[in-house]
Amino acid sequence: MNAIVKRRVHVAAAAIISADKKQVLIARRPSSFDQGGLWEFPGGKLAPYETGLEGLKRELHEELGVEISCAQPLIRVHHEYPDKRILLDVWQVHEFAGEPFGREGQAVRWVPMEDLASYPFPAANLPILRAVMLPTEYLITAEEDDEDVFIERLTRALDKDGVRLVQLRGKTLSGEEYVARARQALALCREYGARLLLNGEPALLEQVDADGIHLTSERLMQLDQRPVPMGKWLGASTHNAEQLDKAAALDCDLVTLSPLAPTPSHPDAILMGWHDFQQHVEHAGMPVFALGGMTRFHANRARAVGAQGIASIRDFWR
Ligand SMILES: Nc1nc2c([nH]c(=O)n2[C@@H]2O[C@H](COP(=O)(O)OP(=O)(O)OP(=O)(O)O)[C@@H](O)[C@H]2O)c(=O)[nH]1
Ligand SMILES: [Mg+2]
Repeated sequence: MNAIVKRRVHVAAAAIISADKKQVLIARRPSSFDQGGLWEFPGGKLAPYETGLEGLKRELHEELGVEISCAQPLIRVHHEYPDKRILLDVWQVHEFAGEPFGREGQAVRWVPMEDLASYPFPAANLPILRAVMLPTEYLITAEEDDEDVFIERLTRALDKDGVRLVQLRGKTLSGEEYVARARQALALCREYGARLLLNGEPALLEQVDADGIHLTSERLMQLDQRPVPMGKWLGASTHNAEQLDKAAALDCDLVTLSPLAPTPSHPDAILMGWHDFQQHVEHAGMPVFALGGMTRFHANRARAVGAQGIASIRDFWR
């Protein structure tokens, strides 16, 4: 079909999260529908006059019989299907009234977060699954020569701040020291149910069975295919559109995008500003963490412009 005549469809959908935050509600598209038999996040096409949130409220009432009063933006994904271009405008819903059921005869199921990836979803949904599974805060560890201080601070962040995604940076450590540190960090992260990404070469995963790798922007630009298998997480540091495109081409699961504000580690960096950040995020098609001078106080602002949340060293490393 000629690209020029493709329909544009704006869809609002919800990741409805259970009160214990461990499960998410999905529905199966009836077999007579477009993409029938696949699972999806409940929602549907906006009417021309509706905002995303208005359309979401109406769709959740029509499809599930639940009433929502508020929702937080989670991720926006632009995807091209053979017959249409869709914008999936996905929201996270924590509070609702009523017991959800399939009002249109569709199967509806609460599934544990960790099982989500085993359900077949439409092609556009991969970044959404990633966004649902990831937290809003990403801790990057500081350079720390003293092992005891490292353990103490990481434990504090996992325990007191509830951090569930950690990147182990250790540029000043030798290769051997880094591996030893990574093993300690992994044991701690496992204890708290947190994911650990190693900042370094993908081959490190053969020595330490962490949850994935976080690539520097420099390393990212040298690669031409995804360097870790699908079961592992792949993150990358990005600073501009070219690097974001590369991250998308490598099918990264998440990126950091920086710098938003000056930091002691990068005092002279040219800052991005929220407007440019928002434009980059809109087209990233994957979860993006705002980085550079971010604290948890910035998390809501970052979310409001489409980010997954914030990444920080200083805010968590105390
Ligand atoms: N609701 C929903 N739609 C999705 C998801 N992923 C995805 O690709 N889509 C696509 O987005 C479009 C949503 O349309 P829909 O069929 O839900 O629309 P609707 O509820 O307004 O139904 P209707 O058009 O039959 O009245 C479909 O083409 C569907 O395949 C998803 O996770 N949730
Ligand atoms: Mg629908």
